[in-house]
Amino acid sequence: MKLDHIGIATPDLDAGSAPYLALGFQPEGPDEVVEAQGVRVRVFRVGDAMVELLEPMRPDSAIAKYLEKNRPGLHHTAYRVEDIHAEMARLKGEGATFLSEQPGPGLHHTTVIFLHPKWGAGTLIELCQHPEAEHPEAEHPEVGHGEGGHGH
Ligand SMILES: CC[C@@H](C(=O)O)C(=O)SCCNC(=O)CCNC(=O)[C@H](O)C(C)(C)COP(=O)(O)OP(=O)(O)OC[C@H]1O[C@@H](n2cnc3c(N)ncnc32)[C@H](O)[C@@H]1OP(=O)(O)O
Ligand SMILES: [Co+2]
Repeated sequence: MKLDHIGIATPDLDAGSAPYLALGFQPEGPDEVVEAQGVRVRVFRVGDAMVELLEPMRPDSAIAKYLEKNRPGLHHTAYRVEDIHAEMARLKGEGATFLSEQPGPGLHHTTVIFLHPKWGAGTLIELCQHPEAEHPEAEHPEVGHGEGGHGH
């Protein structure tokens, strides 16, 4: 399991970007909307991991509610898993408490789920599975699809 990203809550993506631009990082790709979470997202790659800036789009979103009670800043840490359902089952065996029964859609076509901050010793923890983990052949399109195959 590797660190995938840290999530930063900000009322404004441009204001939230300033320190990362000054540090010398550039946004990776265009801003993305994740409707299921009611957020607009800007990502900065930092080595193998990312800084994920989260701006609320709706007052009922988790980020809007967080910013009502807290200052902008570190919101969650996210860990990349190969098989999110297997990892959930394993962690439930360790007594983990999830915030939902089923994972949902995340950034960049990932599948994500959150653990309760109480279980996380005071931090909100996200598990995320990237699409290539669901379709390993997409990483190796030459396998079984012939030249020019798209893997689907
Ligand atoms: C871009 C998409 C995706 C990705 O692909 O990466 C994302 O990252 S989306 C990120 C935003 N989405 C989420 O955070 C979804 C999960 N979060 C939630 O369901 C809620 O935010 C919450 C964690 C259940 C909190 O809900 P809320 O209704 O706001 O309850 P409270 O304010 O009463 O909080 C309860 C309890 O939890 C503590 N808390 C809340 N947020 C955090 C946090 N970010 N880090 C640490 N602790 C947090 C809060 O202080 C309360 O504690 P107690 O007072 O001790 O009970
Ligand atoms: Co996240």
